[in-house]
Amino acid sequence: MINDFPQVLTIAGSDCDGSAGMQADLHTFFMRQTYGMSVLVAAVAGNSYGIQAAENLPLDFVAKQFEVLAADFKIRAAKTGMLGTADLIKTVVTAYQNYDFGPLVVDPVITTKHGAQLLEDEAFTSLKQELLPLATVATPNFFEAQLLTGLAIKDRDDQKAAALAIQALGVDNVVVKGWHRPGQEQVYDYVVYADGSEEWLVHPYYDTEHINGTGDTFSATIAAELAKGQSLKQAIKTAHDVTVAAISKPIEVGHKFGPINHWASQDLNI
Ligand SMILES: Nc1ncnc2c1ncn2[C@@H]1O[C@H](COP(=O)(O)OP(=O)(O)O)[C@@H](O)[C@H]1O
Ligand SMILES: Cc1ncc(COP(=O)(O)OP(=O)(O)O)c(N)n1
Repeated sequence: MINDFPQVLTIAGSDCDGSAGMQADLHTFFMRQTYGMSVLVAAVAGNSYGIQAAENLPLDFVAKQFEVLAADFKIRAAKTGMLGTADLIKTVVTAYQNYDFGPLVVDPVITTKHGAQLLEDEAFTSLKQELLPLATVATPNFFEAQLLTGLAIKDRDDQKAAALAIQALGVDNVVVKGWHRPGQEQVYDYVVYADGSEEWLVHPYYDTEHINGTGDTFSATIAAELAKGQSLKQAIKTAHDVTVAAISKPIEVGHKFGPINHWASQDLNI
């Protein structure tokens, strides 16, 4: 059957240096042995020193990409990344309501870890009130979780409280990724599931500048594993293991903040 192979979609922006955004998602989909597709909503001009410019695609062209994919493919899971504006978020929400693309992983991209803003201030309410309630699972980082909840996260109790507050926005399952700063020994990612169960995913802190695209890789792995029919719990565990492996064995590309290594999980049989 033509539609038997696991098919997965990223709805995101292009990052031309290949380290993050849609490119990191597609690297991940490929490494997880899924067939990756992409609805492009924006593009950034960036390299390992940072992002210098961004452009959004026309709304009708974004809508057209959803239409042609839905007409032909059996997409079994999707993820969102950079969406940029309130109008782009509304276009994505409408498409997700009109077509069946399976469970949705929302990576609520607001700024990069180097401080480039990828979501307009006016779009924040749309992200929170329109997109997040469609998510099967949301994967905010430490900084995004604070913005979404208004809570200051000073310790792991606060991290847990932020996850529950995001769940209260209408998201069934939430991963709040832990902070990672020089001097730390371990990083703690927190997960709360729809049934109220929880877990901490713990791994060593790596003191490296090669961490571009970690959040994209994490959320793309969840989407790929869901498209393959894995349980959400297993998909999140695999996402954690794949991302940590990719951070632990960096490749040397570019002069400053480099990409992670999407081949590492293969070397480690993950
Ligand atoms: N320096 C680091 N050492 C260990 N784990 C890290 C490091 N940087 C990121 N991670 C891990 O990468 C994953 C993605 O998190 P994060 O980088 O915070 O996401 P985002 O890209 O959305 O900011 C999480 O599992 C997080 O714990
Ligand atoms: C086009 C585009 N989208 C997202 C990012 C940032 O990706 P993310 O993995 O969430 O964050 P970093 O770990 O790279 O900060 C990007 N750079 N470009």
